[in-house]
Amino acid sequence: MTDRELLVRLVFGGMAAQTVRAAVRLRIVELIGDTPRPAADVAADAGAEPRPMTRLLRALAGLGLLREHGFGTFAVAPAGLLLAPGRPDSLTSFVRMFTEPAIIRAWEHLDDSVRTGDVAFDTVFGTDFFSHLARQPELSGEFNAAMSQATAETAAALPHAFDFGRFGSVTDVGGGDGTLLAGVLVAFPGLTGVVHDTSEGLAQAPENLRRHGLTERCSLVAGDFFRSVPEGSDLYLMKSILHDWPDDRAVRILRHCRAALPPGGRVLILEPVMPEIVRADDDGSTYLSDLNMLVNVGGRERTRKDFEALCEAAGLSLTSVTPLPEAEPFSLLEAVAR
Ligand SMILES: C[S@@+](CC[C@H](N)C(=O)[O-])C[C@H]1O[C@@H](n2cnc3c(N)ncnc32)[C@H](O)[C@@H]1O
Repeated sequence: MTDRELLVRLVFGGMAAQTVRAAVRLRIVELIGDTPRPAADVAADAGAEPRPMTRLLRALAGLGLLREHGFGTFAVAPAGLLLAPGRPDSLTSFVRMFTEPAIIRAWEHLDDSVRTGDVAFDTVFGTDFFSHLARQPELSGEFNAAMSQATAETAAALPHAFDFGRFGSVTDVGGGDGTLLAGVLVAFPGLTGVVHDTSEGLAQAPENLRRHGLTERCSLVAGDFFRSVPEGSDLYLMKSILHDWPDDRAVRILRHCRAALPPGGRVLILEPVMPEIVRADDDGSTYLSDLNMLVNVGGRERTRKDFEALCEAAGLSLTSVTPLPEAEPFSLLEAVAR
């Protein structure tokens, strides 16, 4: 790729995201199904105009999500299958949420956030991100579903990467609909669990735990992790929580976990760990996530040294950092009381 091609591709990235969004909203992958279909048939089923539909399907083929089998007839490419609902690896809610104005609008003010350090979301929407979700149950449900889909891969990899068998009870702090903890509890039948989150964050958890047959082994505790986390577990797990918050608030969450830890207890953090220096072969997604945290919630992605400093300030010692290659770019960061 030439330098010019690289730049054009980057600038067109926002259009590509909206093209994928339209595919989800129009249920393109469901409507095409298992065998190649003419664009006109897909358009008829979608209640859309055939010519613009052909253009959309061509664009999706150009992006690698469909394949054009002969003129105007399209099949779903392997990556496109991720846009089918109902599959365990489906990313439909993830696509809807991360192309949604609630996430995208603050990005238009990235330069302001860089100039001032302020959270653009709060200025654009007049409130912070999680309060905004709390006022809109439908959007909050979409966010929870997006998190669940984003976490499914980690939930499948985690039980193989960490010995949960030495613990009796695990609390997932900010555990959302319980997708991560369900993966652990299903793999370790001797464990009990607690999902701790706000009442909005937990809204889909009862149904999710019921689907996994975990209603008896997993309780739900609504609360605010800036006030406390539930006592009684010997492992406190948290995925994609600390990156939502600036250092002082992240330390507060960790301090509450530290206060709840029994002797021999552990804190297990799942987050991307940024290298000290950007690697040339890095795909850049963690740095974009870092900027997403800057504009939307005021948090940040962190290096190992940053995590060590957070743990230290919370009375914890970071004892190991283990990359999770099956769930890139996440690592497992284990900490004990100091
Ligand atoms: C980025 S999501 C991560 C969800 C889940 N851990 C995962 O990785 O899929 C952040 C979670 O923190 C929860 N949360 C935000 N503020 C909270 C608070 N003050 N107390 C408890 N949970 C909170 C949200 O409801 C949401 O479920």
